[in-house]
Amino acid sequence: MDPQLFGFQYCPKEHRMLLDALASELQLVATAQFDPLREVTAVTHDSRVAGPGTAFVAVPGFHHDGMKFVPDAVARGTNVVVCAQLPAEFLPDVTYIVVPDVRIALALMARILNGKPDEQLRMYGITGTNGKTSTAYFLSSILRHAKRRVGVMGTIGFDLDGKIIETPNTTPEAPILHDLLRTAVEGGTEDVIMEVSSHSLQLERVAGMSFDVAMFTNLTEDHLELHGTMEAYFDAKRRLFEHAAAGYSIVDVGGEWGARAAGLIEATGARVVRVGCPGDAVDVRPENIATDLDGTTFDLVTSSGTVPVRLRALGGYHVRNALLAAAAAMTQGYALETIAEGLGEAEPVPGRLERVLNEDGLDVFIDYAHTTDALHSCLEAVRALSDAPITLVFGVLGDRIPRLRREMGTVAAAGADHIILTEDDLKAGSFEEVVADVAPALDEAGVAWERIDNRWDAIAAGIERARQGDIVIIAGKGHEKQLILADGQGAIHLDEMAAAKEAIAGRDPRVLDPREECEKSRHKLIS
Ligand SMILES: CC(=O)N[C@H]1[C@@H](OP(=O)(O)OP(=O)(O)OC[C@H]2O[C@@H](n3ccc(=O)[nH]c3=O)[C@H](O)[C@@H]2O)O[C@H](CO)[C@@H](O)[C@@H]1O[C@H](C)C(=O)N[C@@H](C)C(=O)N[C@H](CCC(=O)O)C(=O)O
Ligand SMILES: Nc1ncnc2c1ncn2[C@@H]1O[C@H](COP(=O)(O)OP(=O)(O)OP(=O)(O)O)[C@@H](O)[C@H]1O
Repeated sequence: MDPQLFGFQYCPKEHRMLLDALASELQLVATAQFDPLREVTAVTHDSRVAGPGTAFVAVPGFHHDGMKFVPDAVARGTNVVVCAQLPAEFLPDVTYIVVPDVRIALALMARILNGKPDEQLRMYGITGTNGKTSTAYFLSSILRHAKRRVGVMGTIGFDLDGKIIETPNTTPEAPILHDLLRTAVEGGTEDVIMEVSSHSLQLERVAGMSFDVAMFTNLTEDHLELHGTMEAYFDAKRRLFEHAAAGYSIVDVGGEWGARAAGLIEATGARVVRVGCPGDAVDVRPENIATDLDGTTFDLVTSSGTVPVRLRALGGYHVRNALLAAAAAMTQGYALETIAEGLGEAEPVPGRLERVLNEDGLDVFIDYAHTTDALHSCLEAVRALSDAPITLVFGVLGDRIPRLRREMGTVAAAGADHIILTEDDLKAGSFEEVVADVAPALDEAGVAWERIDNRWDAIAAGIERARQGDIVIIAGKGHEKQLILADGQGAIHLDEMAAAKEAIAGRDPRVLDPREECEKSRHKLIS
């Protein structure tokens, strides 16, 4: 087994179980060469990490049918195969088990073989298009303030009390997920906060798990390449709440989809906490929001009382995320004062309207906005802070459909005074295609813009041309440290905080007008 296959050290631990006992937890359609006394120590969906004692689950993937990797798994020592249908010929000494849904079987087996770690932890699950990481961040600050030992799994990996274990996905495949949760249990973790992606719900990575609290941030267009329609995307997200039927569901009802989700969950008899906007008739809402460059204050108004909160994070969207975190903590019995103190202790969320501190009098922010709604929220949040001209350095993911690329352009043009269009992760697309879709939206809006392909140069140019008091927003990559090139070309290291600081340090002190500069270089290819 190559433990580096997943891009991180994945070494499944050994947990012994007789096949008979394991199979009794699955729905069996058929078996062949069944040996009930066979010992199973681990399960995997990837033949490359199979070994003696590992059951191999043949998953029909987007590119390959896992059945074609059965011989590879068997060659590495596997003697139990779980599949969707029996093959025409059986390999000698291999037990075959047919189940109705292999992905569900994979998740159930991984959970059982790891001792159902979710049952030994207080589990908080967060789903939604935007705000999952930030909400997790706020909630972890509250729980840590209450002296709980907390793990946070999501876009940034698995943070176990400050030690980050890299993960291949936001919500990893079940064998990795349960292995990590078991590690957390063994290390004394009490609470785990998990970002639960729509991919993971659709692909049954969390099947069988139970959550004490499930949270819904919002839903806007994203990931339709997998889900097809917004209805299907919504339906995938909504499934998280089936895993919290006995717990609490916290829903931001500020948007159309949230309100719908809350209604549907309530109809199942589950307990729902509605989080909303100032003035709303909901269970948890903010009042008296005030924000400046040092942070955001608001009153947290709940059915159990009101408490003032001060966040070090900037921007209105963080109020929504903090409210969800507060509501989640309330369901678990934490006092409002503890919640307010915990939120107050939260460091600014890395890459989510994160300020690049400097002595040049520039307000430079890094934000992870890479969807239209996120970009809108980001620009709106910054506009609420200041009337100064905004230079926006941004790109669009190459695998976004043309309509979404255009919409990103429209949102950018509506919120910024000067735009530098640059590369973001390209993956299946090319930057030429991105520019072809975004440029007409920028031109139509009449905003001053230019194209600088190289993202470092774009950041440097945005900062170089800014005058004292101006605002520069670098949107798209946030905390991430790499830029993914077009398919097959790999990725390159990119630390936007470092790039911005370097640009500020080397900045020409001459005062330049970004709009004049832009007129001069309009549509000019710089890189
Ligand atoms: C689109 C998607 O979700 N793809 C997932 C899918 O890959 P696939 O269907 O293409 O796999 P495949 O290559 O066809 O292979 C089929 C099966 O054969 C196995 N195999 C393959 C090769 C081999 O030698 N031996 C072997 O056994 C594979 O492990 C797989 O089980 O099945 C694989 C395992 O079964 C996943 O690891 C893979 O996630 C990849 C890593 C991925 O990037 N997923 C992303 C899109 C994702 O999940 N993202 C969400 C968050 C998104 C967001 O919110 O931004 C996430 O939770 O991270
Ligand atoms: N509640 C919100 N409503 C709208 N936009 C938001 C909200 N919270 C965050 N954002 C925007 O989304 C960006 C990403 O935030 P965050 O990482 O918390 O979300 P996420 O759901 O974890 O994203 P991803 O799934 O892409 O990792 C932020 O930088 C900000 O621009």
